[in-house]
Amino acid sequence: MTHYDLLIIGTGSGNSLPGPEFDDLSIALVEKGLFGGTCLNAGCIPTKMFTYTAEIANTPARAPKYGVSETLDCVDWPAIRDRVFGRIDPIAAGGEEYRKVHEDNRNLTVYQGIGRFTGPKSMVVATADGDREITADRIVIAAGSRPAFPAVAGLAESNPLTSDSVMRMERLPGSMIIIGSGFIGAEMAHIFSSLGVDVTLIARSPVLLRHHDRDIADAYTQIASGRYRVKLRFSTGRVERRDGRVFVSGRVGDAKETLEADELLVATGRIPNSDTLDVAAAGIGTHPDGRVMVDDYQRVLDPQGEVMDGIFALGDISSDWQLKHVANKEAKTVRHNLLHPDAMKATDHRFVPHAVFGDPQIAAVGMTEAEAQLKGLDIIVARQEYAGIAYGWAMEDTTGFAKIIADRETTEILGAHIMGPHAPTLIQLLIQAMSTGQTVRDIVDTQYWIHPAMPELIENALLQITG
Ligand SMILES: Cc1cc2nc3c(=O)[nH]c(=O)nc-3n(C[C@H](O)[C@H](O)[C@H](O)COP(=O)(O)OP(=O)(O)OC[C@H]3O[C@@H](n4cnc5c(N)ncnc54)[C@H](O)[C@@H]3O)c2cc1C
Ligand SMILES: NC(=O)c1ccc[n+]([C@@H]2O[C@H](COP(=O)([O-])OP(=O)(O)OC[C@H]3O[C@@H](n4cnc5c(N)ncnc54)[C@H](O)[C@@H]3O)[C@@H](O)[C@H]2O)c1
Repeated sequence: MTHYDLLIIGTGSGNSLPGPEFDDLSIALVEKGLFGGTCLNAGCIPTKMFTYTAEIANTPARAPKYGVSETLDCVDWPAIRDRVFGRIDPIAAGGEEYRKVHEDNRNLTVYQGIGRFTGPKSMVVATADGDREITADRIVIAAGSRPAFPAVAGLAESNPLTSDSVMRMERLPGSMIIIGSGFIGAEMAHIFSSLGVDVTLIARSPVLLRHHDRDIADAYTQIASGRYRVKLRFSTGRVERRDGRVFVSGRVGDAKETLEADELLVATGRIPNSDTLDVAAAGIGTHPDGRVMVDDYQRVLDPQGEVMDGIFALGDISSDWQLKHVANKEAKTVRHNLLHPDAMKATDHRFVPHAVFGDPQIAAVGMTEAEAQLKGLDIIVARQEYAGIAYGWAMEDTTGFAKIIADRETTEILGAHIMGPHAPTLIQLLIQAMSTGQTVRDIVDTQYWIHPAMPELIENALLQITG
């Protein structure tokens, strides 16, 4: 049994914690997989490298409307894949080597293997060289989440792809069924349909991206339905793999239907890794969905809601949001609170934005119109089309728009939803305004807006609110 001052489980956002401020502590860092966690190895970064490639592949088909004629001659999947992982894999390997051998990390020991709690401050790590028992005064749980499989007959046996495996496939399939129409479903459908795969996207709900503002979800569903096969209200009953093909049977209302493809991708959410970590053995409380219970200071709670001494959690394993910028923000809180136990700070979760890098792109922050209405707020809703600003004319955009929801009297920005080119960049201005308490009146007339740049989309929407 080896004792440490600090034990960190997970090298996603958890790996950002050790630094010079912790040089006087002995640290154990436990990781069962690739260094860098989901975002680097199987999440945000590779997917966005693929979505960018998808946009390049789409360019020739969209060129004629600008009077330009181009052809798409070849989609070289191994070259596409190897560009992505040829950049990412060395970063993961470099991060691992840095923690293991660099003198900056002489106070840190890396344990490679699956960690499992055996008590509140003790753990066994199953390494290639056998079990290692470790204890620590303080612990940070940053063990993330993994793809969830719905209870569908034959699904597991049919060996489906998940976001962990789909981007590293040996060859591009001719056709692919995707179950799940959230973030991953939308991004993967965009990527693979753009690369020439015959995609069928299955949604249980009447729209794709159903948690988005209804105007956005409706518009996205309509556009997506023109790009690949979209099956709405499809209830999956059974999956079977035969003769190298996968068959997905289900119902749309009373009608039975069987879909068929070369590959199946499951994108039906992610579950926290609290079970495999056996947090119950440490007396740690979990929510019904498996998330570790934490307070605003990222301190872990027991099942009664009492703060557990010296145990923190961050990111997907404990958060309401499975987003990298949230995991990073929570890691900053944990770092501060480890260093300043007498002056802890809380994580600011007031305005958590997100983006879907689909086709078109989507970004959102704050309330949807329906949420604002449910709260009984007196709101004003502005909607500005890309087609109504000069840069939108340049792009010939006919579908994009920004929707801003504000308090009618104070002009406080309550929510913003953008669908169209560069939506994740355009929304930052509104995230900043909301986070710093600036109202529509504060920002619309007090600055120049570069003409004819894309932020005019936001300016024009804001002007509708101030009248
Ligand atoms: C396909 C995809 C695309 C995404 N795109 C985006 C995006 O564009 N923007 C965005 O904000 N977010 C995105 N996300 C979400 C983002 O990747 C996660 O929210 C983020 O990576 C979570 O970080 P984390 O540190 O909490 O967990 P992780 O990065 O998952 O790190 C947890 C680590 O703990 C290790 N671990 C787990 N259990 C154990 C154990 N028992 N013992 C030892 N080690 C263990 C794991 O191997 C892992 O390395 C995406 C996710 C996916 C799957
Ligand atoms: N751009 C980004 O920020 C980004 C990209 C990818 C993933 N992520 C993160 O990763 C998380 C996981 O992504 P995800 O797309 O798997 O989850 P998700 O929660 O976004 O979507 C899952 C979808 O699957 C559906 N579903 C669940 N069970 C089903 C079933 N049996 N049959 C059919 N549909 C079913 C749900 O209704 C939902 O629409 C996201 O919540 C997000 O936080 C973020």
